[in-house]
Amino acid sequence: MAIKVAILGYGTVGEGVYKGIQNHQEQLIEKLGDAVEVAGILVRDPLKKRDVQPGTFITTRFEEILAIPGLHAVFEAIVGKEPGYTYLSQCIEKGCHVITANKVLFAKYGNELLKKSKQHGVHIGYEATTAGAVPIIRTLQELLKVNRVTRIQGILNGTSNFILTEMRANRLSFGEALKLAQDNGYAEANPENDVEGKDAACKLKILCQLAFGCTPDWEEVEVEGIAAITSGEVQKAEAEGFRYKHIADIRAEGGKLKASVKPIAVSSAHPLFSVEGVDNAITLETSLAGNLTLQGAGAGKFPTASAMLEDFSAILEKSLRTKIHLLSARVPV
Ligand SMILES: NC(=O)C1=CN([C@@H]2O[C@H](COP(=O)(O)OP(=O)(O)OC[C@H]3O[C@@H](n4cnc5c(N)ncnc54)[C@H](OP(=O)(O)O)[C@@H]3O)[C@@H](O)[C@H]2O)C=CC1
Ligand SMILES: N[C@@H](CC=O)C(=O)O
Repeated sequence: MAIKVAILGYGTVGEGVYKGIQNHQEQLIEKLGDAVEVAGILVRDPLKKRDVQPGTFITTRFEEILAIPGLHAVFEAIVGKEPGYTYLSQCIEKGCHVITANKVLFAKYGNELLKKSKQHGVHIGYEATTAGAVPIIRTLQELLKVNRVTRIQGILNGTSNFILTEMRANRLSFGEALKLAQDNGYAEANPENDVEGKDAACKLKILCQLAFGCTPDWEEVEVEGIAAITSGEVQKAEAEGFRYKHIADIRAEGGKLKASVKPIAVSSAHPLFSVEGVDNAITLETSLAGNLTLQGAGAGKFPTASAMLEDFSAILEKSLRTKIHLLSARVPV
């Protein structure tokens, strides 16, 4: 029997998930033992043309998604805290695994959703909320359990890095570079979040919670975007051997967490100097492993879908293992 999933939102990310599922059935069957069927897609505008297979169920009514019999998992790729939080809460209560790309929602309600998922015996995947395809969440969750993380420094917004790169390398104006980022599907529906640093701040909050288990007073954290940087400043920095990078930074210092999100002109000695275009990169300072840097596409249709589908596969494998374990525990010896 096919594994039934639904997708909330069919924009850049939702479409990437749909197409990723269609193009990777062979790999999914091999990993999960069954085909994956997209049993429903939730959208806002019923009149928009969607590139989907004929007969695909598309609705604007969330209740119809929730009513799909035998729904295993829901991919959430809509925008903002609500109605996403309400939708994901209801999916979890119904016993569905959820996989989200929505960092605004997760930065605010991640803890509540994780608690609720434990109560209902389901899993939440949120790799796609932070740094696109870069597997930073599961690296922290699964591969750095003993190490103490003492600092996280990263480029966490693909749009900002893309704009700064285009302004420097191709001499585009800020407006031209932003337009290109929007055309490529990197920017948020409201790009203010990208260029004012708010998007990177949400991602830093998610990483901070995971790595440190607590947070600084976010009201006091300096959050600045790239919107005020001029072409002249970018060229001057270049001539002096520097590049502007939008850097989110959090470190444990004297028993406190200190954070900032802002553009910095870095020299070629800085680990993030060569991270260009839409790439994100994160350097972790750890107690045993030393410094680790992960880098890759930080935004875009398929890089984001990649993070969501890898979460999905890991969650289904995990829940399959739990079922087998429970079944074998019942076998009399
Ligand atoms: N773009 C990217 O590279 C990345 C995006 N993200 C996150 O993923 C999410 C989606 O981003 P993206 O695909 O770029 O956004 P888009 O604006 O391209 O798509 C949003 C989709 O959500 C649907 N939608 C919005 N609000 C509602 C609602 N209330 N009810 C039902 N459907 C709704 C829209 O419907 P309709 O089509 O009818 O308008 C649209 O299909 C966001 O939270 C974003 O922050 C995360 C990582 C990377
Ligand atoms: N708008 C975001 C998309 C991914 O999170 C970005 O540019 O990084």
